[in-house]
Amino acid sequence: METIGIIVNPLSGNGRGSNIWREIETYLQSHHIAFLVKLTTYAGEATQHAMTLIQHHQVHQLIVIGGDGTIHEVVAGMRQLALTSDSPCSIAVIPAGTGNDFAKAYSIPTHPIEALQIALAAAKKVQIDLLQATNHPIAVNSIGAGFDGMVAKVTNEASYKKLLNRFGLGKLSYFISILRVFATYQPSIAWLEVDGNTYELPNMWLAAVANIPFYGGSIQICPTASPCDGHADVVVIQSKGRFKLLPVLFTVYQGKHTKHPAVTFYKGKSITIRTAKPLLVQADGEFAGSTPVQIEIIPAAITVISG
Ligand SMILES: Nc1ncnc2c1ncn2[C@@H]1O[C@H](COP(=O)(O)OP(=O)(O)OP(=O)(O)O)[C@@H](O)[C@H]1O
Repeated sequence: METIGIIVNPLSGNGRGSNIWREIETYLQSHHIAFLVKLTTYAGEATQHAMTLIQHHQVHQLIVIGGDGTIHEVVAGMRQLALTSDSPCSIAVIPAGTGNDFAKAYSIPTHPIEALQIALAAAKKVQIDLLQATNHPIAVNSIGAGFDGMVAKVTNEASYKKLLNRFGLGKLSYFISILRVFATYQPSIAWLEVDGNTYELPNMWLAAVANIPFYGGSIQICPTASPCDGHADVVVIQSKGRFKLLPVLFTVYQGKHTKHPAVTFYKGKSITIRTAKPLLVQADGEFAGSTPVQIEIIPAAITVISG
């Protein structure tokens, strides 16, 4: 069996990453499975770890123990190498984060040993598209501007994220942030371009480009999004008044908001979001600058080991 590369964010899920790694290390050692492990010591280091493991240690499979932010960084490293060399490497995940939307989209169990067994068996591999944003990072899950950019920022800075993670309730931190931002958010005019067609969007709350159905800890924002179709799904929410959006707020977790008049969907390969004033942008739940943002789909860009 080939040596596998493992990247651990010990701080993901407020320390869950570290605890899960101890469990996984014991399992690998007791089963005599060869591995090389790299732990992140600062934000952004997972990208470098991925490149080192692929380039210098020739690993063909990376297992990420972390959340969506860590996966986001690892994929950036895989993509950088794929642009310059032919280094086939797949990615598997042992979810240890707060939202774990990537794991949910690829049916990866939350139980660490079960997720590891799926990674080791590598029975089901899928080629997935990526979202490449100009002047912004690459994304695996989604890129959004407006309300969700603000929610990502508020959540990542919130003290309750740490507290709730301690009790295994990390996903609730996104919901609390949604309610906080919802109370004060002011919509604005935006222009969305999808494959050359421009749409004016008055009173835009959010415009999100989705590669998978979920974001923000299992919110089914784009139920029909598929990472394997060579297209991105775009969801736009527009409303003059905030109270009209309450039904959306309470049905979006089940993906039952799709028929609400405030919600519109688009599909395309090349998407631009422009706004009258700069709005915050999130990429895979991490702060990623502000609008304008231009996104291209990179079809079948990386291989994911799914459950
Ligand atoms: N040693 C470290 N010190 C500080 N920050 C780190 C360190 N290692 C990784 N990070 C940063 O932590 C951020 C969050 O990590 P991650 O996404 O894995 O966990 P999470 O926020 O709990 O989960 P999720 O993204 O699923 O909600 C990443 O963007 C990464 O840059």
